[in-house]
Amino acid sequence: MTYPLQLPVLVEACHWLGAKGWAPATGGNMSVRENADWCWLSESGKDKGSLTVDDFLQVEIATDRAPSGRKPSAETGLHTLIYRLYPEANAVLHVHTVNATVLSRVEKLATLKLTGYEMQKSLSGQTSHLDTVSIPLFDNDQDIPALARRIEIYARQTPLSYGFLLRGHGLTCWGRSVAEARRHLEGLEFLFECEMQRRLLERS
Ligand SMILES: CSCCC(=O)C(=O)COP(=O)(O)O
Ligand SMILES: [Zn+2]
Repeated sequence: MTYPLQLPVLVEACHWLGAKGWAPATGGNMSVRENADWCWLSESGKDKGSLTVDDFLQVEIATDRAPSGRKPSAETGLHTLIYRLYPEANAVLHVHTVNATVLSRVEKLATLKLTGYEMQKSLSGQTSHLDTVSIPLFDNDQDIPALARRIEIYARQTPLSYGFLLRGHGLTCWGRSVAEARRHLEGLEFLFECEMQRRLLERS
């Protein structure tokens, strides 16, 4: 089986984010697009910090079907939704960081608004700390097809950029390449950490 050229780059990104503690236990899942119809997703239940290319399964974007018969991520439907909605998205990273998990519970509104941070410019298209970056928040759900439908309804009204949060669960983000998805992950995680600290300190 020949896999996409970006897959080894994704594997390296998985090792990097695993070393940061952003995919504890078997949390998180990652994928890369092969073409308009197919992507490669991490196998369900693995430690995502020590994946190899052989731990990724080819999945049909339209159907979530994995011809290998092995089980791709339980959250496959969220990755394929992003690939269906955004043809320019070529890599998707889902992580369980402490900041994403906690902040998504603390914030009761439907979007997390980030403003005043220079690091907003780590997100493609952002040019000023004076702008506001809105990250949508969705209630978590064990029914992934239902969750994907909810996210799709929202996204058809308000196109998603960079990523979204699942309450008490984590962050899913993407990019035009693995490098861009990784930069968005690192930038958003930094912004979440800042926002957590700001909210803690400003309460006192
Ligand atoms: C303890 S991880 C719970 C499932 C989850 O949220 C996740 O990200 C990993 O699921 P996968 O099927 O991709 O291993
Ligand atoms: Zn998850």
